Amino acid sequence: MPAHPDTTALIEARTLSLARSGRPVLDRVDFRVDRGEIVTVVGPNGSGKSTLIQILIGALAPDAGTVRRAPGLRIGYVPQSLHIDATMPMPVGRFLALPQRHGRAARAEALAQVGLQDLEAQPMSALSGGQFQRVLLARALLMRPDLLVLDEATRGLDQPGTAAFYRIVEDLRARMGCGVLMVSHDLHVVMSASDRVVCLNGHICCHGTPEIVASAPEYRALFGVGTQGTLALYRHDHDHDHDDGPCGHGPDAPAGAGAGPAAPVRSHGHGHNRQHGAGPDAG
Ligand SMILES: Nc1ncnc2c1ncn2[C@@H]1O[C@H](COP(=O)(O)OP(=O)(O)OP(=O)(O)O)[C@@H](O)[C@H]1O
Repeated sequence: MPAHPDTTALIEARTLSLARSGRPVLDRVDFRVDRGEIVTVVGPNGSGKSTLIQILIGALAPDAGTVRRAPGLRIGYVPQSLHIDATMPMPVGRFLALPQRHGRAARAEALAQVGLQDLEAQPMSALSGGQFQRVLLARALLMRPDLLVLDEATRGLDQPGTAAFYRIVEDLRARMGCGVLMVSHDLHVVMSASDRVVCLNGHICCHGTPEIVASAPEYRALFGVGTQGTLALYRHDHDHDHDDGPCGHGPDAPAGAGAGPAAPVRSHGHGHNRQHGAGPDAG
């Protein structure tokens, strides 16, 4: 990873390694999120994305490596989904008060921030998928987070719902100045919402800055205006090759398999724009 002044890091991990059932899941992963930055982690199924998130938020201990958090760092975590028993009456307002009590004004403000004002009395079971995920986001906002962490928070949403969700996240970042760490398979959308994209395949395969380079009619035809018709590409810097493509992408590719030496990614001047929309991660 490139050198950064340490003072701006919200969270920084160095040489994280973890094995599960004797198999390496993460291999010497360096990672950081700076204040005000949106970083997205992409990678094939089983590439260690959720494991990395769990370690970063402190829910899981690595076998080796370190995680350093800014002093007093507040993390707001948005999970993929949450099961709530449909037979249990749970209005949105009460859900937001769990597990910590938050005042009515704070709850109303959090709901307004995600565009769901006036939904406090609505039962959670009556929400659409997109509304449900926004409520989870509102709950994370009640933490007044310095860092928002979203682990595939738009899984199951359609393209417009996904795009709308990420626009809210971008807006929150702009207004709150928080850092955002996302895991996503919604490459078309998320690339355009990210400052930096990290491709994980057991190790950091590549990373770079997304660049919106085109406004393709074919893309508009496929995805409508939900993504504002943009085609997002990102710069892809490699220091190694894979048998099965630049990122070793393949469904359930063994973590780290065929990925070459797990060295920190170095740019050595052959960065290229690579369209990821057509890859196996394209959700
Ligand atoms: N509790 C566990 N016990 C054993 N192996 C585990 C456990 N949790 C995860 N793994 C394994 O670790 C690897 C990485 O899992 P992880 O959930 O981090 O991947 P992911 O990139 O988030 O995948 P996906 O995109 O499918 O959500 C997988 O091979 C998975 O089977």
